[in-house]
Amino acid sequence: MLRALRRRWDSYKHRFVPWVALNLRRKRRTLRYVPENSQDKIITDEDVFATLMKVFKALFVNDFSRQTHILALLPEIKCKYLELVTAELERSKVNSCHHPSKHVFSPEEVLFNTLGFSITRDRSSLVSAGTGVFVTKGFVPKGTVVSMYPGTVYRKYEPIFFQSLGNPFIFRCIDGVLIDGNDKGLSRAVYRSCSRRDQLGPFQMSDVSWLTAALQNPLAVGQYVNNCSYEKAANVCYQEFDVPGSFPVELKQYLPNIVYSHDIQSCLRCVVLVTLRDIKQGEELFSNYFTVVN
Ligand SMILES: C[S@@+](CC[C@H](N)C(=O)[O-])C[C@H]1O[C@@H](n2cnc3c(N)ncnc32)[C@H](O)[C@@H]1O
Repeated sequence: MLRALRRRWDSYKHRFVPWVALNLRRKRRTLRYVPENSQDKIITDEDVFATLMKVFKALFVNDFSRQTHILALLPEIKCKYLELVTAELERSKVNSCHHPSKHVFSPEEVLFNTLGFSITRDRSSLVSAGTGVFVTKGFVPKGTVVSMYPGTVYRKYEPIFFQSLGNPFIFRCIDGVLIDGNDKGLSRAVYRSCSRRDQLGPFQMSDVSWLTAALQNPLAVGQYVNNCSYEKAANVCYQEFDVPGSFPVELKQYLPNIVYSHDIQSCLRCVVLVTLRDIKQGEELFSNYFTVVN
């Protein structure tokens, strides 16, 4: 029986991301070739880390009044952000002299104020491609982290069979790690359950808001980026990023990924989308689903 199950699994795994399997022959000319694993990265890990820190810190400061449970437990975190909070308060006072109370921005506004653009999900410009992701405001220069691919992270050989049935949101990393970015059904339940499992008192180790319409991390929409075509060339590409152990605990609440099983100590895998060229307001993001690493 075990052998039969194994055979079934072996034949099934080739159908991950079924759309890719169905379209591979037809879309041969939109393949992205990467000579070696090491050459897959468009920007350095340090740049990815710096961008995430910048956005997450800004989100945390904007959200400061709602972080009382964390600040009460670790007052040193308050000292760490006091300067940023004071600067933000001063800015609000200057901008609204009649209402000197601190203005709380939406996460999209925080992203715009921090990186100079905002992104959102909307109906794709491609017929019958469903939802896509657009730059709604501002300008994104080439080589910028523009989005993140949220979801549950499965290492090789971790069970994903049932979650993968008819699921077009399973992203395969170069080393075989899979990220399930589906915000519905079993995938959604698994993510929520893993997230609750890893919560340490008031410290959330991941963001669950990407499963809802009210995103806490506005970058976490990368799973909705559509594949490029002959008419619409890829303007972003996926880049893997392992979150270092030193990542500030108070900012982990904005990470839209969680490991399926945490019995083995390893870094959390994230995938970010990096721009391949300058992108203007109103443009849709397109990636290349077919990356071939030689
Ligand atoms: C990861 S999802 C992307 C989000 C999807 N557009 C949605 O609304 O859920 C992948 C699916 O999007 C659709 N898709 C992506 N790129 C496409 C394209 N260039 N043309 C048609 N459909 C596309 C396919 O149905 C594919 O299985």
